[in-house]
Amino acid sequence: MNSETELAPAVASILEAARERAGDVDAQLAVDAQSLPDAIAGAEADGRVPVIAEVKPTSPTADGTRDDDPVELAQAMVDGGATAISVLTEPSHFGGSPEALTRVREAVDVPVLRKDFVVREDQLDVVKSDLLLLIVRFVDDLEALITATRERGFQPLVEVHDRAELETALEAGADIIGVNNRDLGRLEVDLETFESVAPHVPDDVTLIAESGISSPADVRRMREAGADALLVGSAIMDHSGGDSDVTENTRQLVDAGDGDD
Ligand SMILES: O=C(O)c1ccccc1NCC(=O)[C@H](O)[C@H](O)COP(=O)(O)O
Repeated sequence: MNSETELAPAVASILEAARERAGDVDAQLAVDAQSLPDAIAGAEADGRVPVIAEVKPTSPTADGTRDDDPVELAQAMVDGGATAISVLTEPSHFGGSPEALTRVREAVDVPVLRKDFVVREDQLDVVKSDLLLLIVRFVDDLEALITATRERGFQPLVEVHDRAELETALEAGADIIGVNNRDLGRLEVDLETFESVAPHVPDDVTLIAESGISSPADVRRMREAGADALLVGSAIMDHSGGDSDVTENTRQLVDAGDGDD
């Protein structure tokens, strides 16, 4: 693994579970992926802020759990204008599953990201998706895993948290990069993380701002700092109880480009 600073206990536990989770060694998947850059261009063309909305039943930092059907959640997000859907497939800390992703991908007509903590090549073959998250900090040979991801037809979204990780991602050939505002050491979010890394990202990279985006003002701030798209989970899911309207929560962020709060 790629870092010296300590992980939060919850993240260390996530990583341990990820290392133990079996992949599939029998069958190498072949994916016909929908393009995220094309979906982003489509959203821009009709005046929507490109939002990747996340089906995230719970998480170590969530206020609670939402048990809604993942397909209904994803369809509600698309109704609210989401450009793509992210689905957690991590089972033990986020309440996700590969089956949920498969059902969502069959039901929606936008690119779907597999959000998990993939550490080995065999774990790529668990479920088909359009995009697949690789976290620089958790991967030993990033270039090899990016190659293996592309060989199967997935688009790798490579997640970084600082400039050193950005350099690692670029050297490994990443062309879709997410800057995570959540610090995996303390689990705090700080939008300045994206603002400090974004100026060093080449223009031909598709750049995603991840985590901690909770209001139209945050959306505009990340867009002004150079985000091509935003990955949003908690603010759309609203784990705090009740039946928060996922479509409306998505629409508020998608429409943030017009300056209304
Ligand atoms: O969300 C968490 O609590 C979390 C804890 C430990 C490691 C990763 C975690 N989240 C993964 C993510 O990257 C987010 O789900 C995603 O960026 C959306 O973030 P948010 O909008 O803040 O829910």
